[in-house]
Amino acid sequence: MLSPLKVAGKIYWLGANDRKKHLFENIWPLPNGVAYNCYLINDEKTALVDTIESGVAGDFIEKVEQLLGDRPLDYLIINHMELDHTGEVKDILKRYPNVQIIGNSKTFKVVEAYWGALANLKQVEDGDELSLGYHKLKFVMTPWVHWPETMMTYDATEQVLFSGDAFGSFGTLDGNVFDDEIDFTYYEEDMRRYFSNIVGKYANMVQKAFKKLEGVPVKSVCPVHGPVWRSNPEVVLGLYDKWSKMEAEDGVVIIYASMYGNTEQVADRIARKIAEQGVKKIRIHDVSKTHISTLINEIWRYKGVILGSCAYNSQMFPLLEQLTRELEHMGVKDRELGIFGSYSWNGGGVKNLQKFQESIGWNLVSKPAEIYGIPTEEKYAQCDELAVAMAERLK
Ligand SMILES: Cc1cc2nc3c(=O)[nH]c(=O)nc-3n(C[C@H](O)[C@H](O)[C@H](O)COP(=O)(O)O)c2cc1C
Repeated sequence: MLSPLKVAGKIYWLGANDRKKHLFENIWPLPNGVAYNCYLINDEKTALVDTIESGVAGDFIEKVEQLLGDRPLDYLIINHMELDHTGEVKDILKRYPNVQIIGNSKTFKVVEAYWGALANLKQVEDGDELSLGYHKLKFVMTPWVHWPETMMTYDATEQVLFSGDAFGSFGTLDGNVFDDEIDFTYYEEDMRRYFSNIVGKYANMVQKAFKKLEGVPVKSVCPVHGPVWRSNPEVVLGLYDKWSKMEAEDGVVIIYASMYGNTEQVADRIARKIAEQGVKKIRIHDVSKTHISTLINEIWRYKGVILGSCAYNSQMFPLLEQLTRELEHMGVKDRELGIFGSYSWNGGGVKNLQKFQESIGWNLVSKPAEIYGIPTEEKYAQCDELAVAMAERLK
């Protein structure tokens, strides 16, 4: 028999891993899977904080029963209504029909939309408290991290923050669940990709949540995905703070769209010229090959972004257009931008990348470099100018 996985006090982890799913939200790749975390507080009064996605763990209810024994479940706290955390609610209600569901007014609107009018709802407001005996809970409304109804639950006794999607990560928990057990290097990339793909659009709301929690001592952070931070939550809090402020590393990502190789050659030329200026962090991606999830992640990581497109039916290349639309939608800020392209008659790539620049408001490092036909040493002069200007901005 394995020992229960204790976070602190009477709080236990009750999550499950999903290694089958290929795409999170049916769009974002999961090469390392994903974990769904929820937590059981086995106090004088008992409470389950969120559940997991339906069908991921066949033995979820048995695990709750194992921890509770023959005691009832008094409360089910819904911090976030999204279905990957409420997949087991119906089974919980079946097994514990007297459980009180805790949420806010916005939560209950969605609850009703999915499961009809339920009895035993306990509506809480920002700052409301609930004593379970040893653990004293407080509810903190953190709307739009990342749905309108999202809230966090703070346990003042052990200073544990149940944070919902905030401070989460992709990647399964392979035996090691807690930050003091894992090798974080394994998760860092997955965590940034989770942030940039899922939470990034609401970066300003993450900052608002930070402001709201200012001065609140936090010893453990319990998100609904990824490692559970019971020893050094500063690591995850620090990273989320940096990313949600859109702070980036002094490096550059070059993303190009090319059908016949001319635009690709320009990308390589620009990269080499930047390297000659002493910049070490340079990454090049072909927009047709690298998934948009990774491209967004790279743009969130680096301060310098260079986008290049061949002209395509008077537009930029469709996949690059999709990326730029997604970036506008996410509202990524404070990047240094270089633009280049290639064309055979009236252009279209560079022209539309310029429109993107105007709309997103990033700093253009130099005049766009646009190559007519095959790139030659003479035509490369404008690309070299762009490269040197970008390197300057990164120093
Ligand atoms: C389907 C298609 C559409 C194109 N549309 C345009 C266009 O609207 N304007 C233009 O100047 N060139 C257009 N071109 C020409 C390419 O943009 C040009 O050959 C460019 O140099 C190709 O770059 P690449 O070698 O990186 O693919 C088009 C080419 C193709 C195959």
